[in-house]
Amino acid sequence: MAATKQFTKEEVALHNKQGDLWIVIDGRVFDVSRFAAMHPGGLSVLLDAEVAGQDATDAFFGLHRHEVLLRPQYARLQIGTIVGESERISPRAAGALSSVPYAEPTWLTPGYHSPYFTNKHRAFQTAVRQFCEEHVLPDALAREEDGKPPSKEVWEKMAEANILAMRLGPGPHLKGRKLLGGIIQPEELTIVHSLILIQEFSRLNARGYADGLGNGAQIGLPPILHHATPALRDKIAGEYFAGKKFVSLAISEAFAGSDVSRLKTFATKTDKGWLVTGTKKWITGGMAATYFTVGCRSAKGMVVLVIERGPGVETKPIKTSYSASAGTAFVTFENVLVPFENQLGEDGNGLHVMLANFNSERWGMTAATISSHRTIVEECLKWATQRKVFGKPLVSQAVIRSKLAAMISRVESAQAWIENITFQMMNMSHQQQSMLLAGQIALLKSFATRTAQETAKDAIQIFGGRGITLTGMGKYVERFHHTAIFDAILGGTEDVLDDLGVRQAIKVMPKGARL
Ligand code: HEM
Repeated sequence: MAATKQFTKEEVALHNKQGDLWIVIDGRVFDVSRFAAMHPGGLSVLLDAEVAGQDATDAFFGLHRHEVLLRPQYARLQIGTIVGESERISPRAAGALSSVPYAEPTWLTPGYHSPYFTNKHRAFQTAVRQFCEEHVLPDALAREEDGKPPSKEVWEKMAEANILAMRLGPGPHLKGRKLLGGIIQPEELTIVHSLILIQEFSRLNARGYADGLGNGAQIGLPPILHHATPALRDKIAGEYFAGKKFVSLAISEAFAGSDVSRLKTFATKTDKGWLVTGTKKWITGGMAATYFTVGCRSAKGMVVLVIERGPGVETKPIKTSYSASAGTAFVTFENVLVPFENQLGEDGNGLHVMLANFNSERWGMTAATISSHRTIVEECLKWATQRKVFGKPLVSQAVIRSKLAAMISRVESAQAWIENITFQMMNMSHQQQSMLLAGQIALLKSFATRTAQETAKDAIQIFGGRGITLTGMGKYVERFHHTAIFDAILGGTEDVLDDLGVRQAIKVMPKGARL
């Protein structure tokens, strides 16, 4: 409960020594007499003449995130408020929009207009943000710190709201499901809602956790939905949508990444089924997965099989620089017998089965990168205005404003491009998307991750040492710096995607085009 006692500044000033120490932060009076000796920043800073018994608001916000004051062990240090003063600094209310410029895409910013989004999308976005901040954010923050997988309760909540099913996009798998308490009917959900869903989840600033929370299934389940027998499809999708069992896509190997035709996981036909031997690397969510959608080499070329965890299947965690809570695994298959019913598509046509989903995968990855990129713009704008250097806010320096200008331009152009592509996807058949959007999506993904890395670098320059510190003021900047690099290789490195984008364009160059 908030302390209601009121004090004058003169009264507070009397408590200015070790053992009897009060300070004022944003009109609130804190008794830090006992806490001072345990203060992570040390005792002496609190005994400074400009801090002890004084208004230390500026000093405090130059060194701590607002969330420090909300932690129960610190919130209880508040003993009252200053007469005639009210709080000026308030965190964004849970589920609300940020009022920091460029912290939201224009379609969510008051005064702007959009050709793509309506009030119904806005209602959907509000519900998703509220869900994320209420049910997912606390777990995301804790798991990113302890490196454990997402908690069971979060899975249950996601399943209950049918978010796990919605994350697979529009389609028959939504039929009969109550989506987010009924805020939208299954047949109304479009790829625009998927964009909202992805971008809201990416605002959590917990990139690895998000992967642990089912991103593996977002890429591993679509081939099952499109190519499995109805019985297998309904069994696996049902278990995943209920948050009970997880699915991972297992294509990349130590031997072959994007070059899927060189895989060394072999599937041999026997009387009893397929016999599979091989290894898979960098498998997102692999540590928790029960089912693996596996790209294999067969006598006819490539075949995709659903392999269930069991005898002969082992997973080992890969220590990545981005997050242990993603559950990234090295998977080994040793003479694993796989029933013929677990084959996805035709033997020999595996490449097509795997590639069919690449565009929408890359589109989803890009949407996520752009949204987390935007949160870093917000972090930098806040820090540059609150941090004082030589008595002036950081933002009073032209070089800092120039870095902010570059960041804003990057994120706004990437967002405008993805909204356009999303609109095209909504209006094109799958075949048209492959023909007309594969290049655009590849180029946008490369642009989004390259610019995200530029912003990550600039953000560290703005935050200084705090930008490479795991906790405290710059923790999100630090995290973004090593997850942006990860996004830049997922689904194809930037060079591979740039090349694909240009090759797609050259393919349709008119023969008669001349300068
Ligand atoms: C209610 C009052 C305060 C609380 C609860 C508090 C709490 C904390 C905590 C939890 C940290 C660890 C870093 C983090 O999690 O952000 C920290 C660090 C620090 N605090 Fe405080 N603090 C308070 C007031 C102050 C004030 C008034 C100063 C003024 C100079 C100060 C100076 C520092 C410094 C220098 C650090 C180390 C920062 C760094 O490593 O970059 N603290 N404090």
